[in-house]
Amino acid sequence: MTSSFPFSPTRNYGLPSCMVSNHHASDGFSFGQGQPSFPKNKKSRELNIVSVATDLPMVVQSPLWKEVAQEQKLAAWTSIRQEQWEGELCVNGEIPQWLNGTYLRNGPGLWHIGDYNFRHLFDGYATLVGLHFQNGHLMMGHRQIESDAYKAARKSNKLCYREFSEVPKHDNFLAYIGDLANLFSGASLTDNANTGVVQLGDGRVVCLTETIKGSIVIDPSNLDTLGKFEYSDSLGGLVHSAHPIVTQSEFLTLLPDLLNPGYLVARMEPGTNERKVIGRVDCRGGPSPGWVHSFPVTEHYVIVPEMPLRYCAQNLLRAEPTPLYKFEWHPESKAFMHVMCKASGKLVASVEVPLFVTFHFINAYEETDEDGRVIGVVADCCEHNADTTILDNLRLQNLRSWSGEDVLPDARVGRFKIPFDGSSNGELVDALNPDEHGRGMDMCSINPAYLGKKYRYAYACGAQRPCNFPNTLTKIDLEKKKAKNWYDEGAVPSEPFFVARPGATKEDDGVVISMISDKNGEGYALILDASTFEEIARAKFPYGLPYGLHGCWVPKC
Ligand SMILES: CC(=O)/C=C/C=C(C)/C=C/C1=C(C)CCCC1(C)C
Ligand SMILES: CC(/C=C/C=O)=C\C=C\C=O
Ligand SMILES: [Fe+2]
Repeated sequence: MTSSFPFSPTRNYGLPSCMVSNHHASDGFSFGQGQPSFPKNKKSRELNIVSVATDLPMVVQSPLWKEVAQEQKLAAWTSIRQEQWEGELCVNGEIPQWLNGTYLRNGPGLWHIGDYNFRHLFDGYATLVGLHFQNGHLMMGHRQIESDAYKAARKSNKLCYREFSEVPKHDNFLAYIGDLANLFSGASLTDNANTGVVQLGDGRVVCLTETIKGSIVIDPSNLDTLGKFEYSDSLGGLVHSAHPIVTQSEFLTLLPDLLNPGYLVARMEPGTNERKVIGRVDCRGGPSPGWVHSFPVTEHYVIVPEMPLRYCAQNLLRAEPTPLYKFEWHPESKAFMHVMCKASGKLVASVEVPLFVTFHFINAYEETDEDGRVIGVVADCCEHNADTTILDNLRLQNLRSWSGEDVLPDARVGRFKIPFDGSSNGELVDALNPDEHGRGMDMCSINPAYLGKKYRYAYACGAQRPCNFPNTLTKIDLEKKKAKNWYDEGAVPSEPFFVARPGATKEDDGVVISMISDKNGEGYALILDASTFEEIARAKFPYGLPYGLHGCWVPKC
């Protein structure tokens, strides 16, 4: 399938969506009263979620979509309404002329097959959204990632692979046994790459999730699925950290070893598909490795977190989800932070730390004494006060049925201090008073030039209470221990993503991009000045988009 996204200088594009009237929209694209209309001549493909034909009718509105819309207006928790769309958006305000490139955002945007509804936010089939900025103009496009899991579901109209919480139903006992065997080989695990997207040092753009097979290469110019990212090494394993550390010169990943509890730290050079092991960390607690959704690095070290929320073999085998899904909370197994030298693979520190729960590390850096010797590392994360309930809070039913109570569990910027003096314990403290950001904290980004280095600013989603989900964009000043919050009543913003101004010397010289689901069921791209944290531009989408998780910036070459 070809696509005209993003701008092509040789093509003509229709008017930006704000300049197209409902009259134009009646040539095939109309969603009735109160619904946004599409601009003419834009590519769109209605997502027929009842049948699975490839050539889908254009304007059939799914009964499921209506049902969900009545319950909750937010598009954030509603399946994407069609497979793809692209077009120019009308910009209110001014996009800086220097902002040239594409912001890609990945996330689970389709939460049903036929009339079967998925349960958890993380189950949805991956929806990629691209915002292409050029000379103050903005094009938007979205497409479904053509994973095997997604294609099989469309073809057979049923769940075919194990997702985060969903397990395919078995017709008989033999099929169940076969599925268990396939679980061990990984064949029944999903490749639904719905968590993040990264650009490797060699330019390839890869969508990722927690399963290794769910690494999928896409074309950032048209959001086409190009194929699997096949690792050419023989490291094996089924799962990895959904957030590798990716720079121009390397790709660092953690591979939990579920059989012999520990983690492999591996590195891949740009231009290759081969991960090479830097070293291994044995778990100090048991019975299995802690969940590693992400991990931090400093300039010279890789930090391996061992969280007491651990993978659970029994829960992996279950057909029905438990409140902690494939994981289990083991406070008795304690929590640890291990620090490995990137160059030698040797462990330089391994300390017990207070119990913690985190999905996302923000950044880490080395602390030195007056002679420049490294005396320890500091690692910051979005920490859920050692409370696992956040995982179950992300069930779609909870997200969709909010009736005004303050049900978002408290979170903070947790700061680990890991000494290199042989101490057996490290500290975990609040990096700032969590009331600064409403005691909500997740979905963070930093200026990538400060990765692994002492830094001052982080951008994340905080909370304005009452709420059931992080609902502010928050700029955190870790030096002044202050936060500045952006809020649109009733809206859900996605991860604030920092893009530096070319040539910038100040850490917060750039913009922050987020996509917002607003209380009317619509949505818009928002651009904030990262320094003042004030809005500089927004651009309305043709319709609200589902919540997205993580993104990356692909600069214009
Ligand atoms: C979207 C997100 O943040 C996390 C997604 C996690 C997924 C898809 C996890 C999948 C898994 C399986 C399908 C079986 C093995 C365990 C586990 C990695 C949790
Ligand atoms: C959206 C989320 C947590 C919100 C909590 O306040 C976590 C997403 C994790 C996966 O990327
Ligand atoms: Fe994540």
